[in-house]
Amino acid sequence: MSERGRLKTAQRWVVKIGSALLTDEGRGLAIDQIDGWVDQLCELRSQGIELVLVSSGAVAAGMEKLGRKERPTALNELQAAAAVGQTRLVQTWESSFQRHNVQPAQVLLTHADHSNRQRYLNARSALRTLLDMGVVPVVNENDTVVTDEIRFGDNDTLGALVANLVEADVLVILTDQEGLYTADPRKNPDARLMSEARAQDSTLDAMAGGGSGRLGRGGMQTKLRAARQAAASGAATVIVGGKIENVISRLYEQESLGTLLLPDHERMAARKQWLQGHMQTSGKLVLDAGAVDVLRNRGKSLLPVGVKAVSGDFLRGEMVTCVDESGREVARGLINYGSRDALKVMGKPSHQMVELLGYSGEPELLHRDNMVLSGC
Ligand SMILES: Nc1ncnc2c1ncn2[C@@H]1O[C@H](COP(=O)(O)OP(=O)(O)O)[C@@H](O)[C@H]1O
Ligand SMILES: N[C@@H](CCC(=O)OP(=O)(O)O)C(=O)O
Repeated sequence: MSERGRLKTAQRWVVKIGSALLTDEGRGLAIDQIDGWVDQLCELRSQGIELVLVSSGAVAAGMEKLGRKERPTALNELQAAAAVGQTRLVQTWESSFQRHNVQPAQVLLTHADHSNRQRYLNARSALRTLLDMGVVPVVNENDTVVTDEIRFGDNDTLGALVANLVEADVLVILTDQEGLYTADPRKNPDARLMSEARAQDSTLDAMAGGGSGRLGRGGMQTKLRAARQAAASGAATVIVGGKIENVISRLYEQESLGTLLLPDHERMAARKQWLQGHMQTSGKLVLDAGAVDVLRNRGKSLLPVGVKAVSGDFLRGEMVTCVDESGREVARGLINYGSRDALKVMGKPSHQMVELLGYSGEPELLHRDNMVLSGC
């Protein structure tokens, strides 16, 4: 299978659309184009692909509504424009998806939702539930509480963060150029389009410049960085021209459009590596022999019923060690419950959790996707 075959066999795509493209260089939201992308996205969905959309364009849509020709420079005004524009943006996606009877959802995230383990699990669980329900999450940065993205004009990083959260196979970054060129084509007419490279290839750094667009401004540097972050969780990235006719459907059909940036490791291996980078542990669970067996030999998640003791003071989302009754380490992972709740449910069947805790959370204490077996 050629490397482009990944796009066809993928289960989950994250598609990021930049401001320049969405707003047709500032002439309001490009409704016809949006409808065109949505038609193709819905076609992908009907092929069984799960989709998350990362949509910029709040500031640009807000500028239009507020009658501003130039992007504000003051941070508070950028935030205000984003707040005004976000409602318009999401209404536009909603009407467009509804032509296909597909339900979108607005999800506003920040970088802290990735680095804070508790928020990481919350965001992951909400996004996964939306995908299970067949909803298409439409993600943007929460520009009211963080200003990094509007300051640097970079939602590419957010695309990578979302690809990691939902364990996407593919991140597609639609932009105003046909892909990554050997130099900025706005400045160098001899620049050639790169078709494929390893995301970690350091020779790409010299090619990718900052943006010169009036609206989106991260340029290729932030796209390359995003591709590297996505690669760290095993996703391939395609940087491609959003105005190419039927671009999404043609990518799915493995046409060689844009620039494909490949990860060095496959998805599961990369995820385990990512988890291993978060090895500072805050607590310990002692497992009975049955739980040790299902974790080690059957690739299952850890249910509270198999836990004999809990020690340490930890919050939901923190890393804990699982040991057998003789103290040998079996696994490590991000726990779904804080220590107080873990103590209440240990040794109990999952169906009693609502009664014991007063709320209904995940049935497992540690999900297998968030766990690395020790010695493996
Ligand atoms: N090597 C390169 N190849 C293609 N485009 C480049 C390169 N280096 C810099 N750029 C610039 O990056 C811009 C796209 O990024 P940006 O303006 O942030 O768009 P978006 O809103 O889609 O994120 C292009 O218009 C181009 O001027
Ligand atoms: N979150 C903000 C700004 C993000 C931004 O400029 O990103 P991009 O155009 O993708 O480089 C918005 O929606 O306008």
